[in-house]
Amino acid sequence: MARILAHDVGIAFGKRRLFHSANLTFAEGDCIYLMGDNGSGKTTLMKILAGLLTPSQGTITAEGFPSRGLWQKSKLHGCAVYLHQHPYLFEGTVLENLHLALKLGCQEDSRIEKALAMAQLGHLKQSQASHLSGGERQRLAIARAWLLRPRLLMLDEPVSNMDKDSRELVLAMTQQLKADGTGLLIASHQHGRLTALCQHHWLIQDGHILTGRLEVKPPQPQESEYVLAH
Ligand SMILES: Nc1ncnc2c1ncn2[C@@H]1O[C@H](COP(=O)(O)OP(=O)(O)OP(=O)(O)O)[C@@H](O)[C@H]1O
Repeated sequence: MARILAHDVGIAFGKRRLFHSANLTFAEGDCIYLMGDNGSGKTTLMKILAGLLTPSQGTITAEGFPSRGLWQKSKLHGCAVYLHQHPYLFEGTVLENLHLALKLGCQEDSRIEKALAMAQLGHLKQSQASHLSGGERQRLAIARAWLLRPRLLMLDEPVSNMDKDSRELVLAMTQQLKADGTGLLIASHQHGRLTALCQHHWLIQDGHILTGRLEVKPPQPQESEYVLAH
């Protein structure tokens, strides 16, 4: 099973210690809701797990992934894929962005049509990706990630500033990723049906990362509420 193990990881920026955690495991099949106030360090933690940022202390190891090319600087790159809330898209059309994912590893062209349909971007496939709205960009980025069949995927605020229809689409795409066995770590300030997919939570609070099971009350008409069991 592919997984990322964080041991004794902590980070400080200058004299400011952001957080410290004993041990964390993020594995295929997991669905984890990452919580914490603004500035608590959710994005920073995801970047550390993706190998994009070096922690001030502790070690991160990846197990069960295909061996990395010698040219790759970090053994973590490409293991747990990090999707920024303002995703980076390549220059070119929507279709070209998806084709690039194919070149990076996915073998089946037919999946492109499925990805377009899933993200409901078929009518925009010849549009420049740079012209897409924020919600469409996020849907394209998730569709592109889905094409790559990541074992672990981290979604940073995937539904912030989205209308209801886009949120529904991202929910459906995330459900598909979960059904495919992709491990998911989802940071979101909006507690709703997306985060209700998660069985566990990581909560960054007062410089510590608390972990536990996430138990969801039956859906409420207006909002979802959570009871956290440590
Ligand atoms: N490279 C850096 N240098 C200095 N400070 C940084 C750096 N990166 C992040 N920080 C600080 O670390 C803190 C945590 O940032 P981070 O983006 O991880 O928080 P977050 O929990 O994702 O916040 P939000 O919920 O607002 O997105 C912030 O105060 C930020 O300014």
